[in-house]
Amino acid sequence: MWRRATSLSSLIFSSSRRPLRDQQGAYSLKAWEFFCAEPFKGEGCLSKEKNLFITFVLGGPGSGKGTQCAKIVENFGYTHLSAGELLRQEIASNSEDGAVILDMIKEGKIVPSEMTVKLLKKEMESCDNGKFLIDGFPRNEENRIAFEQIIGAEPNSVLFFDCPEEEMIKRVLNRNEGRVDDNIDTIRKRLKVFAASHYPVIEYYSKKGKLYKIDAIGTEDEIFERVRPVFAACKGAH
Ligand SMILES: Nc1ncnc2c1ncn2[C@@H]1O[C@H](COP(=O)(O)OP(=O)(O)O)[C@@H](O)[C@H]1O
Ligand SMILES: O=c1ccn([C@@H]2O[C@H](COP(=O)(O)OP(=O)(O)O)[C@@H](O)[C@H]2O)c(=O)[nH]1
Ligand SMILES: [Mg+2]
Repeated sequence: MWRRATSLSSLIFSSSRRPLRDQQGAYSLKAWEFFCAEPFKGEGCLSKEKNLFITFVLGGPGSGKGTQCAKIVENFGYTHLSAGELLRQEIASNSEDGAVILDMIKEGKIVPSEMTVKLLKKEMESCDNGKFLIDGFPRNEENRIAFEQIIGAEPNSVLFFDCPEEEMIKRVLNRNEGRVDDNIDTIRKRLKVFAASHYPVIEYYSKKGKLYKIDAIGTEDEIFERVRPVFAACKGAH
């Protein structure tokens, strides 16, 4: 089942943007309960030590994940962990892993899961906030399973920014952040990897009723208005 943020929005808000408690109270409550569900707590895992509330933010290269994460942080007090940014920091640290990671990123490949999850875990452990936006991860089923096993938690919700390839290419080529992978050859490789690996992940969370598919075409603000209801449903509960 795909949850479209636009339909969630019409479920919870009237056109005047007020909660529809009277007419659609049951639906609103259902959505609220879903977002505010008890965090997963497995034996000996990070989520046992603190209450975790995790959102995975997925989408192809240039679909706007990082841009929208910044807006979610500003409005809803999450801690943003970009898996790609953590990997780039590891490269900059000149560690052994960093050298492996650089080779993979240049080729647009997915870095071995244990390296990425190790970096995510370190950040999550050292952060007082338990509300995390995990951006650009998991990129494949292996990533997803490694996260669940090592962190011992599942996301409460998953955003998927749905963007046509030609728009992603245009945005990445204009990004201008000096990244080694923002060139047309690597972008084509990244898009191939994305097409071959993302679907099972989003399908998995879709079946669990955790997936929110967001149309990623429009201005940054227009897109954020599609994202907002996903988080507004649970504001104040964490
Ligand atoms: N809605 C949008 N319309 C046009 N450009 C956008 C939009 N959202 C983000 N961008 C730009 O596109 C590029 C890629 O966005 P980014 O957030 O880095 O995507 P991702 O993290 O998914 O790769 C950036 O230069 C960003 O400023
Ligand atoms: O969990 C991750 C996240 C990123 N990457 C690598 O890092 C690159 C850049 O990822 P990022 O999310 O920063 O790119 P974006 O999608 O934002 O353009 C990817 O192409 C991959 O090579 C990875 O292997 N695993
Ligand atoms: Mg990004």
